[in-house]
Amino acid sequence: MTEDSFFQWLFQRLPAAGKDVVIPPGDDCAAIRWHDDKLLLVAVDQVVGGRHYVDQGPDATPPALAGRKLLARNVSDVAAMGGTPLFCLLAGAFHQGCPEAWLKEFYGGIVDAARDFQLQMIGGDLASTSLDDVASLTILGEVPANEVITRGGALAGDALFATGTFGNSFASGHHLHFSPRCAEGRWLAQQGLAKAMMDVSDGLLLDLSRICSMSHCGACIDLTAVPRRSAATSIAQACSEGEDFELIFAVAPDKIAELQQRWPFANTPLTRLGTFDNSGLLRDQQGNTLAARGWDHLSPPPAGE
Ligand SMILES: Nc1ncnc2c1ncn2[C@@H]1O[C@H](COP(=O)(O)OP(=O)(O)O)[C@@H](O)[C@H]1O
Ligand SMILES: Cc1ncc(C[n+]2csc(CCOP(=O)(O)OP(=O)(O)O)c2C)c(N)n1
Ligand SMILES: [Mg+2]
Repeated sequence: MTEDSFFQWLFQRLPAAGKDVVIPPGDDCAAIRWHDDKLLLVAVDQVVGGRHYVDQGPDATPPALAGRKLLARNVSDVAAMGGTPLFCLLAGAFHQGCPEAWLKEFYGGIVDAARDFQLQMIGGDLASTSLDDVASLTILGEVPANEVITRGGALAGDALFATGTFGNSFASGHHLHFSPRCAEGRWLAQQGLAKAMMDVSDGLLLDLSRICSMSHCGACIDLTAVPRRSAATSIAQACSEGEDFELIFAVAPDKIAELQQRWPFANTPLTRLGTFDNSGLLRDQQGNTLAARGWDHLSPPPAGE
C-alpha cells in the first residue's frame, strides 16, 4: 500500500463534495466558497517526534525549530494554491513528563513564526500521550477565486518550472529553516503565469507524478537541470529525498518568456526542468522511464536505506 493508493480508496468512499467545496480532497488545500470573490483555503499537516524532527539524543532538534517547521510546512501548502495564510489552530499531544521548557519553546517557535508569516493562531487543543509527541496544525488562508492554482491544470506542451534548489534537506537543516514560497506562489497566481502548482514535500519526482496524475498527463524532465542544494548533492537525492518545500508548476508555452523576464524574486532561483506531455509517464531526456520515488509514510523504504 502507498499513500496514493490509500487516498484513491478513501476518495472513492467519500460522498461527492457539496456545492460550496470548490476544490475537493486531493490538492494541497481544500477550497471552500467564502465571501465576495474569495475562496477559503484549508489544510492540515502535522509533525511527529522522531519522524519530522529528531526528538532524542545529542542531535535533538531545538523545539522552537520543530514548531517553526510545523507552521512553515502548512504555509507552504497555502503558497502552493497561490494563496495568503490568515489563521491557524494547533492541536498537540505530548508525552507525560514532557519538560515545561520544551513545550514553551515549541509553542514559542510557532508564535514567532506566525508573526513572521503574518498569520494569527486562533485556537487549538492540548492533550497528553503515552507515545511519541504529535502536533497537528490546521491552516486557513484565502485566494481570489479566479486566481487559485490546483494540481490539475497542466497540459501537454506546458513547461515545468521550479523555485529554489533540491536535495539534502534533512542533512543541511533546510527542513527546519526553509522560507515557504508564499510571495512567489501569490505572484504566480496574481499574474496568471502558473496553470498547475504544488509544493514538494515528498520528493520532486513523486510530487511531479501527482501533478501529472491530477492533470492527466506525463512529463519529460531534464535531470541534469534540477538545481541541487550543494555540490555534494546527487541527482537522486535532489529528485527523491523530499522536504524541499519548493514550488513546481506548469507554464503555458506562450508565457515562458514573460515569466523568465518578469520574475521579481532575485533571491529565489527559477529553473525550467522540463515539459509536460501526453505520455502519462515520467521520463528523462533520453526517454528512460523514471520511477516516482519519494517519501511515503505507508511504504517503508527497502532495508538498508
Ligand atoms: N481524511 C481525509 N479526508 C479527505 N482527504 C484527506 C484525508 N486525509 C488526507 N486527505 C487528502 O489527501 C491528500 C494527500 O495528503 P497529504 O499527502 O498529507 O497532502 P500534502 O502532501 O499536501 O500535505 C491531500 O489533499 C489531503 O487533504
Ligand atoms: C527525524 C526525521 N527523519 C526523517 C525526516 C525526513 N522526512 C520526514 S517526513 C518527510 C516527507 C514529508 O513529510 P509528510 O508528512 O509526508 O508531509 P506532507 O507530504 O504531508 O506535506 C521526510 C523527507 C525528517 N525530517 N526527520
Ligand atoms: Mg507526504
